[in-house]
Amino acid sequence: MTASSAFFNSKQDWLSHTLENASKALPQCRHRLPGGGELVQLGTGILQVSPPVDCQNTHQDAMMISAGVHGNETAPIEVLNQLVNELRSGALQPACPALLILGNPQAMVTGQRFIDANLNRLFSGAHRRDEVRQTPEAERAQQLEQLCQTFAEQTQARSLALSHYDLHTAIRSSQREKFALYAFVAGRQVPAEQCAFLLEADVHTLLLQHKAGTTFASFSSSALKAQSFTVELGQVKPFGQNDLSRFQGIHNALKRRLAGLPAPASAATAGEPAEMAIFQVVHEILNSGEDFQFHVPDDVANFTQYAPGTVIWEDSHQRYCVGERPEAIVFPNRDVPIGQRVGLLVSRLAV
Ligand SMILES: O=C(O)CCC(=O)N[C@@H](CCC(=O)O)C(=O)O
Ligand SMILES: [Zn+2]
Repeated sequence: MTASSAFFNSKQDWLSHTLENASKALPQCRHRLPGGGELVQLGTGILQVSPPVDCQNTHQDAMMISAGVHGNETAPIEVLNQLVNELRSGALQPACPALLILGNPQAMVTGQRFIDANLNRLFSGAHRRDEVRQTPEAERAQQLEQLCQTFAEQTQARSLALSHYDLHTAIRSSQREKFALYAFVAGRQVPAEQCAFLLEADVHTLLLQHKAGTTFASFSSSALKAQSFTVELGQVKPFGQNDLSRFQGIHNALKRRLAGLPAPASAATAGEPAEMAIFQVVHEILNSGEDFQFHVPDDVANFTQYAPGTVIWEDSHQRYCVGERPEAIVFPNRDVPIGQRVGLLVSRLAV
């Protein structure tokens, strides 16, 4: 295969090229951008954006932007593909080094959350566990960890601050349509400029994770020292059924960052705590085994509140009831393997 045929061409966009080659290991190849700089294909669905060498990176930052870690969460994939189209046409001239990732191309082809194992539980080395060995997701997690590690080393060598935005859509509807989860690192506080960026992207709710885990964002924050967020942008829909006008906020905010432009004037005050509703995790519900019973109905929306005393789950040993203050449910999903998360109970922080 020649370098040019391995790279998407003028008639094909990044997304269709990735879907077509989902099961292949594409070789590294380069594509010059019209205004300078280049796109480097590091693997299937993985592009490194390199600004022109003489470009002033006034913000001194770099980004990893991922989508499609769950293959059926299509809107953020389409947003990322739009950004690549704009880079290729010259409508977007890059000033910020970036790694753009379509997480699980094989699951994107089949329209599933995952093929054999949930990719977003396989980072921080969890891909080495026996029960996921040789699954497509374990191989992908290992590849992504390696490429992200190399990218992070390059950014550290240039003293660039690294941000990671892992873009998702949720299974359930949500009382708060867009929300971000801030990956846990002990002692860390959310920087005001990250809050301002999320608000610029129309994300007005932030959930502080309570412990490190095996998600992509947790890996990038713990192992690569990035400022990392899993960003939930709406509800899961198949390709072609998304109303992309609802994703304009994240598109415009990422485009602005990639172009190295200053934050809009409105963002100057937007980092104020009052603008962002901040929640913390009170309890993580885990599937404890065969006698586990989850009392939250399947059709409940994210952030639905439960009154003190409500029984949320029980098994033969214990029962969890809401504490003295109301608690809201996020990511309820009874259909997970034993030991995995069934949902989070969260409460709003007083400002
Ligand atoms: O709607 C759902 O139940 C899941 C949506 C989703 O994929 N969320 C991420 C959140 C990652 C985190 O907890 O930081 C996931 O479950 O992987
Ligand atoms: Zn997801």
